[in-house]
Amino acid sequence: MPTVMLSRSLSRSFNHFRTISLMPPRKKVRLQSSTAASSPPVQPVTLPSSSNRSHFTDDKFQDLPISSHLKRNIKHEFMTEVQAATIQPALAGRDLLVQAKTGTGKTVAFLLPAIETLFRSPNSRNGTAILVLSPTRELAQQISNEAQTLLPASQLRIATVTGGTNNPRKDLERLLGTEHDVVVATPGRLHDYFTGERKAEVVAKFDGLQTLILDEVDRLLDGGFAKELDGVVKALPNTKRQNLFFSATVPNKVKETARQYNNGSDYLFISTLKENEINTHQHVHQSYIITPFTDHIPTILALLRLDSLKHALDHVTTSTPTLSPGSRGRTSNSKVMVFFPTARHAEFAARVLKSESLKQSLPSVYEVHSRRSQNKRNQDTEAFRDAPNAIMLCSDVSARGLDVPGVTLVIQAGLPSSAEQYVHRLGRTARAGAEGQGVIILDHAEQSFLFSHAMKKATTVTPFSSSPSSHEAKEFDTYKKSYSQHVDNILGTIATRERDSAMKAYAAWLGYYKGQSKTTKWSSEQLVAEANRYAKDSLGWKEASPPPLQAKTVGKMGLKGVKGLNIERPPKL
Ligand SMILES: Nc1ncnc2c1ncn2[C@@H]1O[C@H](COP(=O)(O)OP(=O)(O)OP(=O)(O)O)[C@@H](O)[C@H]1O
Repeated sequence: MPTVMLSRSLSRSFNHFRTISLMPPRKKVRLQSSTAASSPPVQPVTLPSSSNRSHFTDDKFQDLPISSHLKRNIKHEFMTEVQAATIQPALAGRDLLVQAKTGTGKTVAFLLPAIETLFRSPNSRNGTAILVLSPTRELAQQISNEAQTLLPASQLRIATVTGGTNNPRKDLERLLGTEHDVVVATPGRLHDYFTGERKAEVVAKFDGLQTLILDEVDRLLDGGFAKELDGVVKALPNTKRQNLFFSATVPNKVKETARQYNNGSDYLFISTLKENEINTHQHVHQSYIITPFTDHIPTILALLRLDSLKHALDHVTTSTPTLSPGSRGRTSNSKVMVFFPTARHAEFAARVLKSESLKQSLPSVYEVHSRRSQNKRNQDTEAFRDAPNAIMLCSDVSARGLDVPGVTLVIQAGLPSSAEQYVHRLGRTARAGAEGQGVIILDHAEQSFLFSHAMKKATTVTPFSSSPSSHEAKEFDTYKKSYSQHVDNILGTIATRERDSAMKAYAAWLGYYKGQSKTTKWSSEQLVAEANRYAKDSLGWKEASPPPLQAKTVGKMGLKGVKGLNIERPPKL
């Protein structure tokens, strides 16, 4: 049963929160019929027959007390649990902190009541009424698009304010020169505007703010964004506003900090997770593969191959991997996202998978991470969204919120930054009740992550070897073996021709894993030893000394004096 918790005071422990019960949403789901109260012009979306309906209710959008303009544009008939549990309290003006699993329709759950509130407000209202903050540019754009499907631009003027554009000054002029009902922004760019030359005008734009939405609230409140978010929220005009905070993961510390962002007052905490329910979808098969670094890329390739066969359109099965030119896998509906610890690693993996000898045997490979320009990130995200059969290699910029229907498999290679991040990455598959699969690949030295308390609470991940049929397991081993030699050759070429990229991936690995010491429990010496093994086995580094690092970089990582590093000596003048 969903729980609703009323926050009392920061000084009291969360055990002391009063829990009041909500009417549990009815779980039985009916697929869209044509018997809606009024006939909306938008065709209801029909769920695939194989979809899992456990998070849908019998409650209909058409029965909500909202304006007909909005009803007309809602493309779904039945509400999901989170929509049924939150839209009414939000319409009643409550401040909410909401937790619901990935892909269950939180975007509509916060946009719909906020837009309805805007509709109900007097015409004399001034400026922007709704501010949505999201941690990534792609997600901000996606939220804007979703808002625009609820109302056309002639009725709802939306500005998307994010970094990565060519001319921020011009963007600012455009923002200030036009009236907007909704601003969807990433905290960094908005913070720049809030502290820049024209800050008074920017802040004044929010004089009529009615609703503040923090999507992926736990991510926005954590270290990386906290300062900018704080700057923005504190600078907002002191209007009587409603706060709607949403995420699939809401750790206790977020419940505490959320109150500060709620003007210090109480909010309703609504979670659609039942007591002790894990935070990933039951119908997503999750497994792990513990294998040495040297096998990570061949393992990814073998999994891609298996998924391609599993979703083959023409049911052609072959027992040998196609590495021959001309056999690009266009005959499958396999769509795979592969997450790496850092942008450098996603970039490095792209060099391998896009190498001449491999790319012919794979479907289109896209790359989305912070090492690419925003334009390229957008292009690749859109191309992946539209492709029936494709692979996306990414860093965590794509981990949260990204809604690409039809992702059949999520692979996580290396240590995720937290159990929460594991849940969000996995959540790119099996959205809106669809089927999906997740596999995490770790080296032996990384496996403690799987058995952490947070992971046990969030997931049910089992060994990969226990899941596929014996036939599949045999195929998997065959594929892995035949890719191994091939990958080794490719790595050898990269290490000699593109030494720099291996060096940078090595430095990024050290920096990232240094930050994961709470999970790995490695000493600095062990960290360096693992990094050197990683360089040799996964990056194809063949030189006797490990990849060189500048003394400055080593100092910044806090690894000065640690044995096993190869410190570059500055040239003597
Ligand atoms: N009532 C509904 N019926 C069917 N599909 C829906 C419904 N509401 C939303 N969807 C669809 O479900 C998908 C996931 O929605 P959305 O992106 O809002 O999920 P989310 O809960 O925000 O996920 P995440 O936690 O990953 O950000 C979208 O494609 C959306 O159009």
